[in-house]
Amino acid sequence: MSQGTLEQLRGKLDVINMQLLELLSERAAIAQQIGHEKEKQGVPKFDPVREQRMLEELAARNSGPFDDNTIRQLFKQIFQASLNLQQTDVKKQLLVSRKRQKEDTVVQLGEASVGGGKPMMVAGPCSVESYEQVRQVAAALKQAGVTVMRGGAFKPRTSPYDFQGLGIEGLKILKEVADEFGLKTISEIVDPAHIELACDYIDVIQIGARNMQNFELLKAAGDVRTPILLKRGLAATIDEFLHAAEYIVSRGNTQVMLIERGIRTYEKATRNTLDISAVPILKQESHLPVLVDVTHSTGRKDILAPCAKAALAAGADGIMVEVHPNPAVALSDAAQQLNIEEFNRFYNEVQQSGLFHSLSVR
Ligand SMILES: C=C(O[C@@H]1C=C(C(=O)O)C=C[C@H]1O)C(=O)O
Repeated sequence: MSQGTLEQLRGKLDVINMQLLELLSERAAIAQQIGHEKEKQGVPKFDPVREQRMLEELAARNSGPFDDNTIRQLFKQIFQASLNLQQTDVKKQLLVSRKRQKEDTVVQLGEASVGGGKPMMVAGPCSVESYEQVRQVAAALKQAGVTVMRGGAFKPRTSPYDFQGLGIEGLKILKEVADEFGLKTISEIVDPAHIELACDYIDVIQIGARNMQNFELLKAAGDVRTPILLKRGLAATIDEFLHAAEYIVSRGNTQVMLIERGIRTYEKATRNTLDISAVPILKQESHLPVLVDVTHSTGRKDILAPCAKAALAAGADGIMVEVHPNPAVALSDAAQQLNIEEFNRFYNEVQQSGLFHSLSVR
């Protein structure tokens, strides 16, 4: 083939490209009009039946040289692009995204403004075991100046033979102790049917890592107005994490806090791998407060302080840590909970780092 022929053929393709572009644009404008019409009529934008029919017709009329499947794939791309044009911004940009809301969401928990620029500490036992146990922790937290206490009443345990938590009884203990010491409380709920009831006893409902994609639970959490602490799933990507938060916010509960708790990797030196990069990414991508659970992400007491400092340096709005009056006899997470003295040392070290002051002076 001579150089002249090649140029000539390419010239023809250039002309066809422009014709295709014009046709595609014309088609897209019509799809947009259809989108507006559907909006008015309140019908779904995606119409798989119509798409299927068009694909069949196109394949039937196809006389090559592209095979039928290639034609289907090419046109499916065009349909998808048209559908994207029809989708409103609400669908394309998540409510939890910075694109939708520039200002940080601040969740007020008594004196603590989570996400308001001054990082906060959440501490407490892994599980609520008894009134006395919770009371001892609450007294220590109060003395240390920590105003938000955690404590698990419903425990999603790996083994069904492990302590499963005190259930509603545990929530009642939390409330009684919190009222006595003027603390705010966080506890995990695992059953959508318990969400409303939980609002009577606790100040923040935690959705645990294992339930991050329990969509019925997320929907129930979105239907109440109690703040939610959403833990990142053990193998969840940041995108999946944000979509899980979207389930809650899209149903009207805007008081959502995200918490990184380590992800599962091949590393055995820590229980999970603390994904510190998730903190600045979540802060960039979303306006929701971001906390870091240093206990579950590391599973070891000796590196809690440096990990907490790293989290704060990366922009975390708060740290969560487990404290038990006597970790050796704890019914869950015995090896990784701090005793009260260790907690005080940990908290002092983190505070002395200067990272606990408001963001403006960090
Ligand atoms: C344009 C429409 O909306 C969407 C896009 C289609 C397309 O680009 O052809 C087809 C079906 C719908 O998923 C339509 O319903 O006709």
